Amino acid sequence: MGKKIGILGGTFDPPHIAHLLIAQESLDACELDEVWFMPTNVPPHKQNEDMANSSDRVEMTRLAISDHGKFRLCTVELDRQGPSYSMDTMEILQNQHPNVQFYFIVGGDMAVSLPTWHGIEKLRKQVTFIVTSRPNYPDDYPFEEELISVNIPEMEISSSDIRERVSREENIRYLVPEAVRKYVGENHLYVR
Ligand SMILES: Nc1ncnc2c1ncn2[C@@H]1O[C@H](COP(=O)(O)OP(=O)(O)OP(=O)(O)O)[C@@H](O)[C@H]1O
Ligand SMILES: O=C(O)c1ccc[n+]([C@@H]2O[C@H](COP(=O)([O-])O)[C@@H](O)[C@H]2O)c1
Repeated sequence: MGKKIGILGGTFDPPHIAHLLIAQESLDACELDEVWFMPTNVPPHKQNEDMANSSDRVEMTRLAISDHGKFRLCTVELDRQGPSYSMDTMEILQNQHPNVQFYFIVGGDMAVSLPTWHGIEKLRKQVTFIVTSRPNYPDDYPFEEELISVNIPEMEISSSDIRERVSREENIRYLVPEAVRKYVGENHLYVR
């Protein structure tokens, strides 16, 4: 039987410990072989937002997962111009890995937006969605009968809050892996 791979797409600006936790809990609960962290080039729902450049986001993601034997970096979206639509990405990945069964991991905030995703009808056939709850978002999801809901200890951690903290010169220790904290400091990311 082919491998079961979970895709965790994200802006990862920066990657934080909730990302790592939802990946680990999904890996365990769904008996996945690996989770691939997939930084977006242009996130479809954040097209007008200011963000760190993709090379910094990719490097921080690489650092965040480097000590985990089943977490991998997937850079397939980085060469593409325009918004990184997941449907297009999954078509590429399925062509590259025809025997793999793909799962797409999302937090509760993304799960509620699924009906607005580009080509969602096709994407629903390409992947099984794994949804992990997120504080302050409703947990009645669209397409509930076909997605897998994974319970996680909920954490009110977000990349936007971490960026804010850095800009206020506050500590982000333990919110991000130590190597990411060092990278943010050394590269002066998120300072005003
Ligand atoms: N605290 C969290 N709990 C559950 N899911 C989360 C959490 N933080 C992020 N996710 C999920 O991880 C994926 C990638 O998230 P992303 O890189 O956009 O981080 P973010 O913290 O949501 O960023 P921002 O605050 O800038 O919007 C999304 O599916 C998102 O729902
Ligand atoms: O394809 C879409 O229309 C679409 C809309 C919103 C989000 N996504 C994907 O969902 C993942 C998480 O998005 P974000 O904005 O939280 O980084 C990332 O891989 C995005 O490309 C995809």
